[in-house]
Amino acid sequence: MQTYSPLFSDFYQLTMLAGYFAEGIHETPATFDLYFRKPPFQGSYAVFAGLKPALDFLENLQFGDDDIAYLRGLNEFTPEFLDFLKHFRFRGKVTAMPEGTCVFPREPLVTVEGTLAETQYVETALLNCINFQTLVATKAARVTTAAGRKSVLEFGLRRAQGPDGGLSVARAAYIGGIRSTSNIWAGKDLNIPVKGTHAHSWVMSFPDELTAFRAYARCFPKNCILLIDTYDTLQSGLPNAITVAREMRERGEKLLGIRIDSGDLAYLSKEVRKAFDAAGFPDVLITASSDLDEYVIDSVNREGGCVDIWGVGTRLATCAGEGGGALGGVYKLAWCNGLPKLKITNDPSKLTLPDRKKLWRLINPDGSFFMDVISLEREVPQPGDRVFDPTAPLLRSRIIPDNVRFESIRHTVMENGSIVRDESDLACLADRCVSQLERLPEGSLRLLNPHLYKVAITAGLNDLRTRLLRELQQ
Ligand SMILES: Nc1ncnc2c1ncn2[C@@H]1O[C@H](COP(=O)(O)OP(=O)(O)OP(=O)(O)O)[C@@H](O)[C@H]1O
Ligand SMILES: O=P(O)(O)OC[C@H]1O[C@H](OP(=O)(O)OP(=O)(O)O)[C@H](O)[C@@H]1O
Ligand SMILES: O=C(O)c1cccnc1
Repeated sequence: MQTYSPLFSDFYQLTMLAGYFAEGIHETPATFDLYFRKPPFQGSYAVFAGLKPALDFLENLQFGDDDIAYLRGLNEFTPEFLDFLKHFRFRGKVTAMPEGTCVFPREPLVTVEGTLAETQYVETALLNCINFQTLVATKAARVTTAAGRKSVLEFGLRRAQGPDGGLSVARAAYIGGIRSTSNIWAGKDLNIPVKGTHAHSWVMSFPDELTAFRAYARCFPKNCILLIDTYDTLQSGLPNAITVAREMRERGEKLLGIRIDSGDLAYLSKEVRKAFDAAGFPDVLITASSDLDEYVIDSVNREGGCVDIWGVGTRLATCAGEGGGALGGVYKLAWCNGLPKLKITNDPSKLTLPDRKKLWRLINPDGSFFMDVISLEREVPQPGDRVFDPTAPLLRSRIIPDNVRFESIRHTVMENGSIVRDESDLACLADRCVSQLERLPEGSLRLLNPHLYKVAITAGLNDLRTRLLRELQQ
């Protein structure tokens, strides 16, 4: 388990907390929802991840003497408030999607209930954990979808956003389908299989390429993948690798594969495949790397490239690409002291969904997903109900058909500040992601202009929001 500082928050959370305390309203009951408004990478879905570290933070939130001393030194807070902080814990309830679930805009992915003080203070940490890991898991799902059944290795540590970023990348990428990493720290801490090849420097530190390949094969006879593009892929690296493959065979060993790290990966992988096949080595695996992402992998595959293993680093770890960079997940007050709360803005897409809610996934008879419906907590939507587009309820509505099954897809994961549903086995989360992606409507996984999954709100929720809007506008 990762441990985080209790100061893993923005200063304004603490000033608000101090203010609530001074006003005597810090124990007012409150409910916040965490959600995003737009799927990343111009896609149709996101893969939910980052819950476990967020829950670990909540469960262990406790200010130590050194934290209090630091805060006292800021000369902003009263002794009474600092004393209150000594005993401050998160004792609330959390309802959330399971990690590895496909999720969509406006759905409450996490709902936090508790006192105003505790629910407010944890906003930043929850958003930090969930925004980043959900973004990386989504990128990983896009990359593995493009790679088809071929395996993908995560090589992102050197370009990740700091050491902790590198660990989070390995975890979230695993959930999204990339089941091995070059990051040995993640291997130990998260039990993710570690894999790798060698760098150009290995080849350059020997007098010549063939000597370097022979030495690597001697050192790692069971796991030998030779990087063949240091000098000239087709004229030098390839023939030298075939020589080593023959020598290994004579010793009763087997060259596992080669890696190409530059140039036209479609053309080069086809030439390399032909040469190894002709030399009697149809099992030698071809690994490709070099600024890969879902688009390059898709392009190489469309051109008939012969890549068996994809090594993906920078663009995965930094979530590069149109609509990438950051997931804009937000955390908004939905209910406070018995009253539903609404935030209005000039941008209708930023209107919040008030009150305590439930999230339903409507499942077709064949098990595929039909649409998601957000209802008020007390509502149970039924076939035949009219449901509304959350951003344009006047323009778009539809009737729920008779043949769908309703599944309430969130669970209580924390009660009274203790984790009550712990999903630590990353392999189960990754398996869930695979099965979720298979159940999305046709066209949802397309890279260009994918089919957009429908998320609707019930008439009850729509009516409540319309009423609150009118009241606030008056
Ligand atoms: N068949 C292909 N289709 C689409 N993109 C490709 C294909 N083959 C390679 N690429 C991408 O093209 C880019 C290759 O760029 P470039 O040739 O400048 O770099 P490089 O060959 O990797 O050389 P170096 O690593 O020495 O900078 C990489 O981003 C790679 O992912
Ligand atoms: O391209 P990525 O997806 O980030 O994959 C990881 C990269 O890291 C290594 O090289 P590095 O980038 O350090 O140097 P290079 O580009 O000169 O090979 C490796 O050879 C890959 O190219
Ligand atoms: O093992 C590799 O080939 C590797 C590891 C990290 C980055 N690039 C490549």
